[in-house]
Amino acid sequence: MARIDLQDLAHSYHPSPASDADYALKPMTRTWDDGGAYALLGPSGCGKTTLLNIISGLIIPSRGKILFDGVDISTLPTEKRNIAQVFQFPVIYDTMSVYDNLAFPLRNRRVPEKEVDARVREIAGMLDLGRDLSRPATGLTADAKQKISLGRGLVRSDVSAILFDEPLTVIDPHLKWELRSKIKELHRRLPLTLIYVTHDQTEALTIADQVVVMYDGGVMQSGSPEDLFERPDHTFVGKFIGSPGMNILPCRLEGTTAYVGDQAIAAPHIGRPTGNGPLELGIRPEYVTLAPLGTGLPVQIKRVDDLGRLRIARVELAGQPLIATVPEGAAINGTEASVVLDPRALHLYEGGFRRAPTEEVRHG
Ligand SMILES: Nc1ncnc2c1ncn2[C@@H]1O[C@H](COP(=O)(O)OP(=O)(O)OP(=O)(O)O)[C@@H](O)[C@H]1O
Repeated sequence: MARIDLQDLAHSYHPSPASDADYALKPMTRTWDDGGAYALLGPSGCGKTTLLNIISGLIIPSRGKILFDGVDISTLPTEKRNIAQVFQFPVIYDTMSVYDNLAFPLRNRRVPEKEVDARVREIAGMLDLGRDLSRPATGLTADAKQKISLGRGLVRSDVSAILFDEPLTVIDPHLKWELRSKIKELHRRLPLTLIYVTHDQTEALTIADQVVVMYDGGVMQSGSPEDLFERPDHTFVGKFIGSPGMNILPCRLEGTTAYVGDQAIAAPHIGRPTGNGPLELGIRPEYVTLAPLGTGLPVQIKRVDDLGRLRIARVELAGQPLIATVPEGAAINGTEASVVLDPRALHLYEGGFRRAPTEEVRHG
């Protein structure tokens, strides 16, 4: 495993890029710690695969460097980078047994057979493949084959990093949760630097200690799942993370009172604006509670959705759409109601970027 440094790294597919817009990956500098689990998360086309391909050696970056443990590997071919990769689709040998498939990366490196056996059995045990070791890989389900691919990725303990490129795409939805928690558990038990590309926030938030949220070739925020939920740096992150995402309301500020239309909202912990862009108030639906008329800010109810674990109300506050949580057992009569906002969960955004309060308020 290795620490990975990206130094002023950028990539353009244009032969002679003229402006920022020509870069699929905008210049970035960051360090990923040895043994950390990182997810690259973002919508289609944001540059996740480009970044992963630079790390794996499929793409030589048009600018900047990539270092493994301080050594510049920017121009080294994939096979010299000492990495393991797990792709969207299973990469296994159908004619070999499950055991031989798992042993292959080790035998390829001439690891003594005794060590191969111990490691194969350890990894197979972790992935619940122990009873299938002597079976031929052919005829196994796509899920089982992808488990073997994961095992082949994880079997070497001497890799600098293991790269996952949307590995759960082919997995049945009901098995995804099982494999997600398996990968997390394996990372806890094995000292690996793990980089995981996905556009699925649940996968990213379950597997990674640090989630790198990307948009349009740039990193919008890199943080723990709690940071991204409680303190999104940008309205994009607020809306992208969470289901449903953060409420974002145009506002104006007078001291510690925010106004959405003509509605005054007490915001004692709110950040200070600098005068550089339009102001918006952000608050997660989890911190907006639907209440009887007359007990909070007046809203009109447009729709109530039952999400199974909770009910949410889509309402309008001073003409602005807002999503609120309906308390358990609350009866909804008519379309007039109130909402109560948790003042500690209000964030101020200026030109899309969060203005941190002087004293950060933490939940929980
Ligand atoms: N070989 C290529 N030649 C030219 N442009 C490319 C090439 N590969 C990707 N791009 C462009 O670079 C940008 C980033 O693409 P990339 O595949 O890295 O995004 P992504 O986040 O991985 O998307 P997806 O989730 O759809 O794979 C996109 O605008 C894409 O069209």
